[in-house]
Amino acid sequence: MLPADIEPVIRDPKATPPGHRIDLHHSMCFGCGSEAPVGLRIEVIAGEGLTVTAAMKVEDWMQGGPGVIHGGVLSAAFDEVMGTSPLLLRKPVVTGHLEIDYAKPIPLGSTVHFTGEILGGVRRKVYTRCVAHLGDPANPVAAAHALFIAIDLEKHFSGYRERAVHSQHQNGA
Ligand SMILES: CCCCCCCCCCCCCC(=O)SCCNC(=O)CCNC(=O)[C@H](O)C(C)(C)COP(=O)(O)OP(=O)(O)OC[C@H]1O[C@@H](n2cnc3c(N)ncnc32)[C@H](O)[C@@H]1OP(=O)(O)O
Repeated sequence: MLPADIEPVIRDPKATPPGHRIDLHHSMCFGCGSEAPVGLRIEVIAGEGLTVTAAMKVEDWMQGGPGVIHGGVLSAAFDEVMGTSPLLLRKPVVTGHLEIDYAKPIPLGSTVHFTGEILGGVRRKVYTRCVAHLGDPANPVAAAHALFIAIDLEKHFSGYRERAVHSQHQNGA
């Protein structure tokens, strides 16, 4: 999936420091919003360099097959974790392409640990990968690659903002 012309990218000096949560982009976001009525509430933590980490408890409402996570929920979690990583470059992005290898069933009640990394960029394109495990990094349960496209936030959402759902404590997007 990586293009031949991929170039290295550099972490922005003003990016969230390692060990700290990368700021919420929207409190009503399905992936990270702390006020979303239904959502994953994932906290993405900046790592060293171009890496991020996150953890997600697999709740009963995330069930797909009996006793295991729904594949779409896991996909949304990967999207959130990898989609937050370009903020280390101080670039807001949207998902262009996301692909996932589901290696093992993930039981309800487990905690999925994610480690994501920015691989490089070409113009507005940011290439990322992410691995998920249940506590043993040597035993991954899923892995993903995704391409994100940097956007101008104002322009990108200009035709949709009137539909936005707000909370009482909305912090903007
Ligand atoms: C969400 C809020 C933001 C705030 C942020 C922070 C954290 C958030 C965490 C959020 C996590 C959750 C995040 C979510 O869930 S985001 C929600 C899901 N994603 C979307 O809704 C995006 C919908 N798509 C679009 O709006 C447009 O298509 C975009 C903006 C992506 C590009 O349309 P635009 O007209 O602007 O640009 P362009 O068409 O010239 O393309 C530019 C370049 O990209 C290449 N390309 C494009 N698509 C693909 C593709 N599928 N595979 C391979 N390549 C692709 C294209 O060839 C070109 O390459 P090159 O010619 O340079 O070589």
